[in-house]
Amino acid sequence: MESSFREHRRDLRQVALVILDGVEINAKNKQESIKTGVGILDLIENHSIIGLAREHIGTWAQCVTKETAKAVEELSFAKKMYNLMVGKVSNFVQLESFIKKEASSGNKKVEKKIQRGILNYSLIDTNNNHIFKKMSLSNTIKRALSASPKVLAADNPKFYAMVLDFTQSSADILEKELLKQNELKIGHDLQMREDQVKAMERTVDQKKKTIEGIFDFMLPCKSIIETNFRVRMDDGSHKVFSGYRAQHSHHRLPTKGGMRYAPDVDMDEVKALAALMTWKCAACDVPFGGGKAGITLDSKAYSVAELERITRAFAQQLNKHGFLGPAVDVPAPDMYTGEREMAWMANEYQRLNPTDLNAPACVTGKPISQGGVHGRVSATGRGVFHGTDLFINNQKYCDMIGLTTGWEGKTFVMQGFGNVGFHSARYFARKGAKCIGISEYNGDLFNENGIDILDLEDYKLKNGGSIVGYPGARAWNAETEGPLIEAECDILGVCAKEKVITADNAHKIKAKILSEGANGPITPKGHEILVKNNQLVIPDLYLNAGGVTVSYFEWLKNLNHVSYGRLTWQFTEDQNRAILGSVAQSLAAAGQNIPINASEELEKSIHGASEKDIVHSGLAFTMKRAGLKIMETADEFNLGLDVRTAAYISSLRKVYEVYSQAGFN
Ligand SMILES: NC(=O)C1=CN([C@@H]2O[C@H](COP(=O)(O)OP(=O)(O)OC[C@H]3O[C@@H](n4cnc5c(N)ncnc54)[C@H](O)[C@@H]3O)[C@@H](O)[C@H]2O)C=CC1
Ligand SMILES: O=C(O)CCC(=O)C(=O)O
Repeated sequence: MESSFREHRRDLRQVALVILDGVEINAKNKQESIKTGVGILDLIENHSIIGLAREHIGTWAQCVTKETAKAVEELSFAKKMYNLMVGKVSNFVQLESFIKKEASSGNKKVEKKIQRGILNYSLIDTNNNHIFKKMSLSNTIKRALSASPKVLAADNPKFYAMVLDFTQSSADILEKELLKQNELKIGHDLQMREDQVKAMERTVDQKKKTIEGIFDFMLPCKSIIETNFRVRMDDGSHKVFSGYRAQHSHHRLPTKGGMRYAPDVDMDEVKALAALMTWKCAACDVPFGGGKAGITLDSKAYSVAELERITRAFAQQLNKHGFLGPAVDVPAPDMYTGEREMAWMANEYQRLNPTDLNAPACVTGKPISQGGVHGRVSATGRGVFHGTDLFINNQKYCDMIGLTTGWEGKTFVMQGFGNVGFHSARYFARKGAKCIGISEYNGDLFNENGIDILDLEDYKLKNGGSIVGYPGARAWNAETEGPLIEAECDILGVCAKEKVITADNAHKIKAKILSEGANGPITPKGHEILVKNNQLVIPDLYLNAGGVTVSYFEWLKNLNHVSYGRLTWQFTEDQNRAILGSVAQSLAAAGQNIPINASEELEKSIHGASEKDIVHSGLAFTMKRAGLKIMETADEFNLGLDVRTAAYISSLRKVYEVYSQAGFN
């Protein structure tokens, strides 16, 4: 896809946002409508979503009917949008070539065509005087087109479109390179006869088609399920929940990825996260395809018993539809889920599949008593540390961003103090960096002399899960001091949620290194600004892969039916003690009666490696190897500080190879 086309799509989205902004409707409806406008444009521009248009709009309508007073009208509006869209989408090829052609023509013409496009999408409801009632559309469009960037809408891409954007631009680079290498083959042997050249040309042509076919196939999500299931509440009433699981890629099985509970979870979000999982697993050579699940709910609003019933009901649905099982699809913890939810899922799966010997491997992130592995809880944060450690100790990258190497004396701010944020902060601090700020959803803390991470975690646990009021730091006033993530520091850990750094605030971020512990915390436009400003973004698809890496170890443990180290532990200790004894004996034979004792350090590890040792060293090795590969790719493609593109290329190349060598006919 040419970059002009991508730019053009952004223009379309911005204009749509401003149009909807000009509509006189109440604030909540306006919010919903803006979402719809953007959603519709995304649907049209997104090839892979065509078959899912109906479900997507249905979900949107459902959400609106639940949340706004104008429920019925909104629903009929959504249906009309859907009908219009299906009409357009069946014509997508023409629409795309039309936009592409116009994007490369003169500016004025492009604007007119944008206007016409927007009119097509926006006027559909003028007949029944609904949303666009009091608006002069053409004036609004004029205003939109002449608006200064400040007036234009916020940078808020749909999550899946955002991941596709990152993937597509990296895929373009790699695909071009592979096609170039393919072409080169013909020119190689000048001694070839004409018929040989022709045969070679045919081979090259076929290979070109295969390369293009693989790239077209690699990007979109392969299977997605939406399930609306019923659960009994504690008061005897029944409630319907929407759950999703996306399997992005089946190039390796099972598919793997977390499960989150959040009020704004939808299909777009799980698709985006599943796609990220594919590239993440590939980055770290974890042999899984990408998957992700979510249930649209606010977990704080339900009792533990209700959450258990919801989780079990969801597991039943996934099991029924082939989206759960050790060989097919293996969930894990993500936002607002943890060991507890994983235990319920594993238990439910085992109940439904009593003869499956490998049943515990149907989810990872379980408690140890249920077949979990030591070190999974802290694994993602540990991986964030290892990845950041690799870059912060690399002279070349530190020179590029004007920072000295090493942790000592560095300051950091952490956004998100949940599983990933807490453990990342713990390891950063352990290495000598000073945590000066912690940002949470309900309040921020600041202490220029440093915040004690373990003490804060203690406080949080005793304080109902909130960091607010912690006595070891002062409350940061975002209203007067600005958002904490924009504060002066060396490293910013973005470990809370997606889309927190966008074109609207990227230029205000002062940290030299941004560690993406969360999935998708920076939008494509935000990323572009940071790279231009010589800031180093260590990207999610590499940096937070520690979780899935250790999940892989847990899955292997479950398939092996034995914990790491159990078979070698005693043997190694006996052998080590025998070596010490043998040295003492030899000395004695030579007349030297010197007792040979293990040093304190050797005594600590005289037995074989424990499960924890194996998991920790396996994770450290994985993060280092993957990071070095990404650095090598950045050099190969001359990408400078754009480590994200390097990581995507590195992953795309690995997935491409799997398809290519498996046979793609
Ligand atoms: N748990 C895991 O193993 C992995 C998690 N991730 C990603 O890391 C991110 C965080 O996940 P977890 O730590 O597991 O979730 P979590 O639920 O344990 O922690 C998230 C924390 O972020 C806070 N938060 C939410 N919105 C915020 C905001 N606007 N500003 C500041 N803080 C905010 C929450 O209050 C919570 O404390 C997510 O994007 C997740 O997908 C990525 C890889 C693995
Ligand atoms: O441990 C896993 O399988 C997945 C972790 C996850 O959801 C993620 O990396 O985003």
